[in-house]
Amino acid sequence: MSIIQISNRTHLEKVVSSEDKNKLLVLYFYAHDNQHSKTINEGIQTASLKYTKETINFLFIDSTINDELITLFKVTVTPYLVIVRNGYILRTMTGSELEDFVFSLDECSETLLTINNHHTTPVSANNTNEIDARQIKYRNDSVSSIETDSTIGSDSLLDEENDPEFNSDLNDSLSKLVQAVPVMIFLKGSPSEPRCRYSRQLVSILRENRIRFGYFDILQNDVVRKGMKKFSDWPTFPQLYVNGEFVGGLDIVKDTIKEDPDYFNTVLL
Ligand SMILES: N[C@@H](CCC(=O)N[C@@H](CS)C(=O)NCC(=O)O)C(=O)O
Repeated sequence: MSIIQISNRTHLEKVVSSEDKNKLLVLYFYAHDNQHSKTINEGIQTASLKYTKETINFLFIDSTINDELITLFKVTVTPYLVIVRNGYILRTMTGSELEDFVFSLDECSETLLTINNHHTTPVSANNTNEIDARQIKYRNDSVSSIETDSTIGSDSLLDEENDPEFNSDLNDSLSKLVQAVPVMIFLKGSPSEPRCRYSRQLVSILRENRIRFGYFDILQNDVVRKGMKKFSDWPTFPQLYVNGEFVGGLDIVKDTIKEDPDYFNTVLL
């Protein structure tokens, strides 16, 4: 059995920070007084027996008493599931998709391991098209910034205290970061508060095209800022990645769309 009942945000952060970063965490938001939630609760409880706590933890969160976590994860409906690994939200689920998922969990213990390969599953962004790549924080410093511009999460490889030289560990981490979601941007500031005009323009372009995207505020982490210049072989920000491939900076994006107004639809098929 690998279920932990989460009592509040502090508890969640404590649990998350004590876990191995490779472990899958399934955050399950439910309402204790809701029949649908009860059915799903039972399904998860049964399924969880198949998983060891070394590989996966199911974190149960009663949404009726956890306003703070609901706001943080933008939960608008329960039951609601968020699958997290290594600081990234791999997937969110509600409704019949969630039911099917829980059912398949019980049938086949490989289900979650499949999701572990996040290239196969899109990250959902709830009510917004923008996802902070680091919505979960694993370290102990200020938590107030989680909803907006938090510093990097679990991965100490991206910690500024680490060797700022570009090394293979950093390369691996950046490689995961650029593939965190199909459209990923590295910008200055956040989409709601870009801190340079180029970043602002790129955000506007993505919004105009109704593109769901993930982002990383490079002003929050100098290792990532320096590392991405080398990783992309590109000296400035913003930088756009689509399907894990570097597209370019703002000017290239503008030119690309000028040439092919349907560019995003084509590549994101
Ligand atoms: N025209 C460029 C503008 C980008 C740019 O010049 N960005 C600068 C100023 S925001 C930058 O990122 N400099 C490197 C740095 O700040 O690390 C583009 O196509 O993206």
